[in-house]
Amino acid sequence: MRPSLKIKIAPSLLSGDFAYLARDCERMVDYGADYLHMDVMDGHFVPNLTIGAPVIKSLRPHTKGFLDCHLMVSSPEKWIDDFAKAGADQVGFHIEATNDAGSIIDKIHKLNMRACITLKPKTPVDDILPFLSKVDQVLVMTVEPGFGGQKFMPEMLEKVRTIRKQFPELDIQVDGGIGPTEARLASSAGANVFVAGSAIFNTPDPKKAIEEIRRMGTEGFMTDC
Ligand SMILES: O=C(CO)[C@H](O)[C@H](O)COP(=O)(O)O
Ligand SMILES: [Fe+2]
Repeated sequence: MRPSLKIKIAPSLLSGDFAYLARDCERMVDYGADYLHMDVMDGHFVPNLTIGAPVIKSLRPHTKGFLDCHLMVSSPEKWIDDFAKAGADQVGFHIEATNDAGSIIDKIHKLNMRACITLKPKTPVDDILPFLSKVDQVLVMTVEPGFGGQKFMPEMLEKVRTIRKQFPELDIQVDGGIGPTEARLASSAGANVFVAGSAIFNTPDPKKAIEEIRRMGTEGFMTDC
């Protein structure tokens, strides 16, 4: 049976202009974005450095948008309190960055945020399955984390299929190289939350790009899983 999951679009602000972050966030909300995807990189867990909780805190009064923070950091447990105080709505952390995913999920929930667990392309899906009954969302990376503008890895969709079979009501997010075509492929495998950076910001009409990703994601949902 097809679950009653909402298709959600999460523009990645990594492809926006950090000098005009609040403006870009509000534009995305006006254009129909469900989440604002904030890529947090520490230059250690991934070979790139972006923003941290202080930026989320400064941004919070300027947008009512849902702040979906994707932490690509070592020792994520150190930063959960700061993101809660900053006003994050959802915190995602990488399974590869911790030996105690269960405690991190509990901590995120205790601070009234939604919890998301994430895995890199080389990490087997079996590593996260034991935690999925505790989280609000799972993020299947479809590129190596660290940079926007990379090519979608279709072989990651097998992980999406495996998860969808076992967790029919869970939000499954995909991130990396997603445009309308990839959204359709991923949704057919069972994904319902689509992160897109380049495919939204690097087009003359970002509103249309969001609508197109939503249309293709909705059309294909669960037709191949
Ligand atoms: O987590 C990320 C990179 O690690 C980004 O969210 C992702 O790459 C989005 O950018 P694009 O849609 O351009 O691939
Ligand atoms: Fe991301």
